[in-house]
Amino acid sequence: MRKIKGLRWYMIGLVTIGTVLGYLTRNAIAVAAPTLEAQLHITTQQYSYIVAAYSACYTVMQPVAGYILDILGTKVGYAVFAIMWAIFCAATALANSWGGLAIARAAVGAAEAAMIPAGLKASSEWFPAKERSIAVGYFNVGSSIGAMVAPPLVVWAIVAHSWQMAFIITGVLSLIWALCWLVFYKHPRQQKKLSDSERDYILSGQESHHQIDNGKKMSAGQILRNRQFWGIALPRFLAEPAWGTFNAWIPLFMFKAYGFNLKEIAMFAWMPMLFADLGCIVGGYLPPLFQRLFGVNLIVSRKLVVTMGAVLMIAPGTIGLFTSPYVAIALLCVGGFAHQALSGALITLSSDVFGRNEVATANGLTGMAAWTASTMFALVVGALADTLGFSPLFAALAVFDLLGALVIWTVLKNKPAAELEQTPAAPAAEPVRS
Ligand SMILES: O=C[C@H](O)[C@@H](O)[C@@H](O)[C@H](O)C(=O)O
Repeated sequence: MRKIKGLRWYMIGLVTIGTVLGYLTRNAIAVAAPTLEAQLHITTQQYSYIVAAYSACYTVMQPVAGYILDILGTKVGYAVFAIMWAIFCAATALANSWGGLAIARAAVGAAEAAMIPAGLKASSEWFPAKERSIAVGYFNVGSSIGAMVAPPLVVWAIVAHSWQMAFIITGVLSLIWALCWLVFYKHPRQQKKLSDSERDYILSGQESHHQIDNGKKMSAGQILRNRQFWGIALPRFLAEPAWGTFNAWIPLFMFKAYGFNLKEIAMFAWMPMLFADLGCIVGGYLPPLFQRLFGVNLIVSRKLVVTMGAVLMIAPGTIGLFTSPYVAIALLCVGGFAHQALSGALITLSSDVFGRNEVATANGLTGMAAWTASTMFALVVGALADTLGFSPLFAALAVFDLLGALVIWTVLKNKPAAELEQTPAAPAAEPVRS
């Protein structure tokens, strides 16, 4: 059978398209919101319930989705969740009240919770450890691309047809991708189109906790009791509010702080997302570069990227020192880059320390911690932005990331979680007292 050269990069491209569609279906509701409020007579508070329904289900379902992915495997597991999110997204068109929309979006959020754990599991299977962060950067960039594609596509569907058509189209696109995933995704060991040399390069470059299936799977309890989990989950808890803030609040910040009109918002508010894309990609290449430059090991190279991102997050933290809106946008661009660079390293670390049978469960648990913080911080922004202003909130994000960097250097050890699992050696028997 003809072999396909560099097949692993096609595989991560397939994963990236899945992340693009996941974010496209996620952001469709935000783009359609003004139309939904007008046509279904929904209040802004009722819209916030619809958004909260998605976030709550996405947050709590990440470890569950991760566990199911570890049990069913990446191919079947991700296909099941993607088909579900496609159907639930299209079913959003049936809603005729805010309650119906909230139920549909809750279902979409629950199904899309598999997106990041599945992306990491696929990266763990198809890449050697030294390229893993690059693979994560590529599939994670789909989150920013999907967020950028949503406005033009959804607005076109609404203007050309109806708001219902926007959800039907994004649902159908997701279903087509899910079927392609089922057809094309296979583990490197089963993929006949993979050359022997590339298969050896991939598998021999992985740590033993990915190469060898010892049949053991750390339980959620064991993961939660392992310090390696907290060495990743706490920095993700501290970092994720930045992502939620950059995604949800920049247009309103530019309007409230600098009086930007819609045209100015359309001209500038997307720029931090573009730099977030750059942060995903560049951030993925930094760990192997740091390993070559500084001779550090894999986990330390990720810690250096997290630290670099945390220091760069000081830039948006200084927004309050300037009056120019253009300086503010530039500082937010640095923040978008910094966040996605450090976030990619944090996502990758779940695979550096947890094995093939629990990597998605562990990543899902860190993602639940991340999104819990993001949801909490969104409520803080909503409560304080009008009184305190946004500048102190951006400064808080910088402090959170610096704290996260401190945690990762002090809590996360440079070894697989399983090595910390071994029950401590039985204490030496007391000498029999004569
Ligand atoms: O911090 C942000 C992440 O890198 C982002 O790209 C996503 O992975 C996000 O966590 C999500 O779960 O959708």
